[in-house]
Amino acid sequence: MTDTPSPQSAPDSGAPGTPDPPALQVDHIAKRFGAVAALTDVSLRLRKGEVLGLIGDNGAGKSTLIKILSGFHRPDTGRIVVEGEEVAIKSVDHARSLGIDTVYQDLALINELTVYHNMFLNREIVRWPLLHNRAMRRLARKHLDDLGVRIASVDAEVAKLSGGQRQAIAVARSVYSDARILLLDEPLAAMGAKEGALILDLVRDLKARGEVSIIIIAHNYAQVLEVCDRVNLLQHGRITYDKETAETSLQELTDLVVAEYRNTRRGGGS
Ligand SMILES: Nc1ncnc2c1ncn2[C@@H]1O[C@H](COP(=O)(O)OP(=O)(O)OP(=O)(O)O)[C@@H](O)[C@H]1O
Repeated sequence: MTDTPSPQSAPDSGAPGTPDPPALQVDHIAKRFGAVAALTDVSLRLRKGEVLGLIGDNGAGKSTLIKILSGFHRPDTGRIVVEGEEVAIKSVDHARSLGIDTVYQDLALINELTVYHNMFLNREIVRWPLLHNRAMRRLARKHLDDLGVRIASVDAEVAKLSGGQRQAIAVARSVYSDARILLLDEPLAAMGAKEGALILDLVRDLKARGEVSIIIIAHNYAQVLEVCDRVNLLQHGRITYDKETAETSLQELTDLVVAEYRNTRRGGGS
């Protein structure tokens, strides 16, 4: 039932006559927390402009992988290659400087601030000695419009917006900060159909622009199939399934998870 990706060797070089290197390549990453082996041997590739769906049961290691890529954790072993260059990601700021940005469920927005202040958080435009509010307001409006994010006013307090709108602002902020690899950790969790559709539209729009490559963690496989080009399943700290969306189906993904559940109940698994 599993399609384990073959071990990956040298990154694609990107030299003349060869294909562009992937946006991101992860080879044989392992990570333990004391006695817990969160990741045992993870290899994956994210092509340029691709949307990759990362699925897996609770505790499979999805968040740990995202936290390693976002510079929050260091892997014990393995390597990470960003646009053809091997990197040792030392911190969240370092990941950002490499063009990797993460939008977590809690979004890191400040509810009491306006939409435009949140869009420019830690990157405020200053016309010494004051914040250049007019410029930030104008640019925030332009950028949200460019991405098709509908927010009535950039002067609105973020607390007054819906979950979907807040998620869209967090994604727009990452894209605006020049992220080339966007990691979305359960962007659709706890969202109704209308709100989820807003985010799926935004991801489709980003895909059409082709400027960012995206990994989405999601538990709703129908939504994964709607926007992702490819799906990877993480089980017990390894990628055990890697298929193009066009070659899989909701039934196949559901069967995988049911089989995993049965296996775990029988005491199998890791
Ligand atoms: N900081 C930590 N300290 C100790 N154990 C951890 C830590 N972070 C994760 N783990 C453990 O590593 C394993 C993988 O956790 P992780 O959160 O990556 O899984 P997940 O696939 O994201 O799960 P979920 O879908 O429930 O969020 C789990 O057994 C978890 O308890």
